[in-house]
Amino acid sequence: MHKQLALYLVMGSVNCENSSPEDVLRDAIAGGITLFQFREKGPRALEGTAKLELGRRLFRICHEHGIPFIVNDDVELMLALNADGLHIGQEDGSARAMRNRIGDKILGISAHNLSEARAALADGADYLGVGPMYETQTKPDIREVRGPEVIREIRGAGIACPIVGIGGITHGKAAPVIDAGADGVAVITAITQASAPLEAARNLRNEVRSR
Ligand SMILES: Nc1nc(C(F)(F)F)ncc1COP(=O)(O)OP(=O)(O)O
Ligand SMILES: [Mg+2]
Repeated sequence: MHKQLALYLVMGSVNCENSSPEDVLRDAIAGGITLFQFREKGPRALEGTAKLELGRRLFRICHEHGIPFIVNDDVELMLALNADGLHIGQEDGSARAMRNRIGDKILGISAHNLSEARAALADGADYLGVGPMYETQTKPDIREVRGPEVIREIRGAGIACPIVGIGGITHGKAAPVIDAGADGVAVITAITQASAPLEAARNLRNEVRSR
């Protein structure tokens, strides 16, 4: 799991204005992403059959390239697609209940501080999504921006589990997240809003590798 977190693209149709989600995903995979999360959320997010069909198309692209496919929030969608895992946050219901629903699939849990990290691991998290690292426009309801320091604090408490940093990470800001002890970085805008998503992914992957 540690290695799989190196460069984690989190995306939905609402994040793709310049080109289709399928084209952004193919470019990002060619650029070297190692994990993908389908996060269909926000004012114009798809719902119902349209959301399921887009998820199915993106899932197929990931599996053609050996990239695991994680679903955000929606455990019913995750089960319907037989996806590789689920990501939930602190407000998405009981992690223990989700673990019972998904069996031994990957379970990622958001954590904003040391106590949430400890609770998430006790509930069976396979990895922690820790953030926000920096200011972000993508998620209007983010918690306080504590930066890479919170990852250093979690590692300093002896927690060695897979950790990915998230929140406002762009090329040049990934290295401090890795130096603080994260196994990788999760991004939305840095790739989906890039004029060249392939190059954006490649630059971020090289920055992570360089630490
Ligand atoms: N979606 C996420 N993915 C990650 C990842 F592991 F990919 F880094 N970390 C954190 C989040 C945030 O999860 P949550 O707090 O529930 O908010 P939302 O459902 O709006 O994303
Ligand atoms: Mg959530």
